[in-house]
Amino acid sequence: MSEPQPVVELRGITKRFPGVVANSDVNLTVNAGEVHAVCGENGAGKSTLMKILYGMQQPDEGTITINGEEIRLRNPQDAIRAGIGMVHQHFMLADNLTVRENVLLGAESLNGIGRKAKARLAELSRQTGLNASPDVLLESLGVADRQRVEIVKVLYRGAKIVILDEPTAVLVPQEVDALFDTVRGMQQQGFTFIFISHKLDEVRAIADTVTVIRRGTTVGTVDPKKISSRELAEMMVGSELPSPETRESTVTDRDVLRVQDLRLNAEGSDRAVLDDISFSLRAGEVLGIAGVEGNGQTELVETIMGMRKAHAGRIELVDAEGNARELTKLGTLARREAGIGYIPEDRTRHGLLLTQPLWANRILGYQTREPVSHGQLLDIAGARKDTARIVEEYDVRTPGIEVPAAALSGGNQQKLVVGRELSGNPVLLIASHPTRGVDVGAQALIWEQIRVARHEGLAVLLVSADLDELIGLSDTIRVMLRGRLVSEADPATVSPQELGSAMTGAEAA
Ligand SMILES: Nc1ncnc2c1ncn2[C@@H]1O[C@H](COP(=O)(O)OP(=O)(O)OP(=O)(O)O)[C@@H](O)[C@H]1O
Repeated sequence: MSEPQPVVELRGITKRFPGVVANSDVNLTVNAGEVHAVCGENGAGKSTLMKILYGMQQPDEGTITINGEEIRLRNPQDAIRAGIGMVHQHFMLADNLTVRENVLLGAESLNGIGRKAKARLAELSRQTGLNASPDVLLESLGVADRQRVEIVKVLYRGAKIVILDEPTAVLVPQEVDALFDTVRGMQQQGFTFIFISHKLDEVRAIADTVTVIRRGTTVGTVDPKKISSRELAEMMVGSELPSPETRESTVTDRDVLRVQDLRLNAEGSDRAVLDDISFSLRAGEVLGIAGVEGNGQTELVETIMGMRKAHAGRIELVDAEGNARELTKLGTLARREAGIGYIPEDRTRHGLLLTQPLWANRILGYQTREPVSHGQLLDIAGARKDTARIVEEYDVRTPGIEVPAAALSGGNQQKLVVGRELSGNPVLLIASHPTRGVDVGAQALIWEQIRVARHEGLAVLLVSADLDELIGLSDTIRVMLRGRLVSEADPATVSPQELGSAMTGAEAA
């Protein structure tokens, strides 16, 4: 075998933020043609390191060497010139433009917009397995194809080293396999990948090498095929993990939520994005909704939360005495006050005020309730105290409760939101991707908190793209396809692959 050729060498990278050292003397060597995973707990410093490598942030200390040459990356343009591309978790694409426009816009200087550009786009589409016509609008594509467009866009700009930031979070198992096939194929052609993921089984399936970061610094580089997922997780947290709890059903026969014949039309049209949705949810029950992104799950959750207005149907919350209260016409705050906790799918848009301190975020959505208000008055001391409790109980890694929410890593923001929503003693929890972006330790903690609350009678509507989570937590799973609940799966027996097929319509009723 030939000697490994380092294409990326990060040496002694240190990056400080007020009160936090995000990266401290981090070393990372990535060799040509490998898939190199970077793993670590929430807040370990992965995103910061990738932002430094992509020129979005500058290190306080340390050197960056690309293809043997030490360079300074002042901005992403510098990184792109050096052959580095980044596929972000939230796609940077325009829905109302075609595939071709998305790829070519801003890169006209490379191949123009004529025949040469088209040929290059066709070639890259082939290499990445993108089957869509270059003339279709992006909004008509599914998530997996959009991700391919994002990859094509990065390659079109000349990337040879591609950073994939949690690329599988939104994919079903079959799509993950297809993505990994693409990655392997491109590896053969000399591309190098840096892969950020919390899913350790996937890391072991695709990565040639994994570097583990703990509390801002590198703890080691290992061959993932030679250690178990559990050992890898233990390397990340620096101690042994608790064993997962066994499951037990706590479902009662008391309805908490009833949804009848719910219909929602697309804005400004008669086309239904939700149609004929009926279900009930009982105290102590977790009802999981499976579906490929874009099949109406977001709309269902937002309609139940009063953020969208149903065109037909009825939503009722039932109290412990069996009295039903209609929610259909109420606003979001009133629904929350009626006892609904809400973990939104996009924590930065609907869950947090990023510029505000953590304690002010504790008040968000709870401004009329104890312990953060008394009658008409906010209780700032109460909010501070309860925020400190959440930080402690949910292991939110932060220098303090005065820092703005924006200063927390993504996973730690998520823990704060989950902690807040479970603190209001809800009777119903609407949880959209509750552990998206959190590490395995924090995921186990959040699952445990949900299980404990369910044991005490909480009803949970769980929407998740993480099929292990859906199967592990739910008592019942309904599959959503094109705005309808089409089939049911038994979490005790269904496999992630079977569920994935039902979600894509391959086996739907
Ligand atoms: N802009 C910022 N201002 C202040 N602190 C920051 C900023 N960005 C990151 N940090 C802090 O740096 C540390 C590392 O965060 P980073 O986002 O790199 O972690 P991560 O490993 O990517 O975590 P996650 O898995 O949760 O996304 C965290 O303590 C975070 O709070």
